Amino acid sequence: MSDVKILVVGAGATGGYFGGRLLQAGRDVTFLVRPARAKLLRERGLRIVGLGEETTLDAPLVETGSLDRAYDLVLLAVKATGLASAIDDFAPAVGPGTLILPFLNGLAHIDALDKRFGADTVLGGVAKVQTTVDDDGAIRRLGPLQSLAYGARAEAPEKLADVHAALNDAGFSATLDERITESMWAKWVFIAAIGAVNSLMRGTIGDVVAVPGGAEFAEAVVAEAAAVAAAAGYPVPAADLAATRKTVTDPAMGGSSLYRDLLGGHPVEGEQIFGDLTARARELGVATPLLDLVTLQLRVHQHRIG
Ligand SMILES: NC(=O)C1=CN([C@@H]2O[C@H](COP(=O)(O)OP(=O)(O)OC[C@H]3O[C@@H](n4cnc5c(N)ncnc54)[C@H](OP(=O)(O)O)[C@@H]3O)[C@@H](O)[C@H]2O)C=CC1
Ligand SMILES: CC(C)(CO)C(=O)C(=O)O
Repeated sequence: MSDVKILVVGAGATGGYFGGRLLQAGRDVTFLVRPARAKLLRERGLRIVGLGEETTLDAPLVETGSLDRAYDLVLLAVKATGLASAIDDFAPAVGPGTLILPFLNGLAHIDALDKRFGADTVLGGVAKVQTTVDDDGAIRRLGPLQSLAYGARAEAPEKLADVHAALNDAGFSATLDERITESMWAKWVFIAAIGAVNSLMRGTIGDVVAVPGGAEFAEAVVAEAAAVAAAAGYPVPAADLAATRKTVTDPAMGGSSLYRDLLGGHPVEGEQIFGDLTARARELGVATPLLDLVTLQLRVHQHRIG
């Protein structure tokens, strides 16, 4: 059994789900949580529900401000909008041997983490899971996806094998990925495409492809995002691109977490998923009219909610 001490920062949709699965698999997991979430988790447990499941876990917690030791692995699963304060909150958990594995969408968080903790400390990560925190505070599964990929962005640290041993075989797909930066770009293209189709059309993928021109529109969005990745030196591998095109034209596909936030009137990760992508497109001389439009749309949303 792995003796890697894992701190999961954020017991929300992704952190609560993967951290919960790791806990169920007997791994040494503690969640760093803020007071309101801590209270709920103490009273009701960490609940994973949906797709026929009703699991309640007794999750070890540490509240922000009370960290008094370093951990071997920090799994970072907060929204980009909360990244800066989360960095301050989990910093006491980072010692000389700690590795940080972030699962945020986009790539902007990597610069912030490198700057604070050093690039050697920060792994690359990709999470695919369809979960949300429901009105009752439970982690609700909305679809079958459940995978993590992670790896070194440059030279592999010695402890990477321990990280894999700690995350592997815990009830979800876990992949040690030697081309993690490329995979993060591929995920970025995927999440930008699905989020743009949802947000611009105000509908699920199913709604969009149900009307004439909908699938062509979705394909055009994928092509724009993929062109940026290619120009940046990270062309999306053909198989991944085909999978993305299939998903964004799949009548059964719903919406991304960004779209759920948009519909709920919550802050969205617009700058990290679209603003950053379109800024890089400008620098690289790639035209992205559809992605520019969604960037603007989400800025207006953000302005409106303050
Ligand atoms: N949801 C999904 O299906 C997927 C999301 N992602 C990406 O994963 C990232 C995380 O998203 P998601 O899990 O959905 O977000 P959620 O909002 O569901 O969860 C984030 C959690 O982080 C907590 N948090 C925020 N700041 C801190 C802090 N300083 N200390 C401790 N806890 C903190 C929040 O707790 P509090 O209650 O205190 O606010 C919240 O519970 C995003 O970048 C998202 O794009 C990737 C794949 C799928
Ligand atoms: C890919 C997807 C749609 C599920 O992992 C996602 O990342 C999100 O909803 O943010």
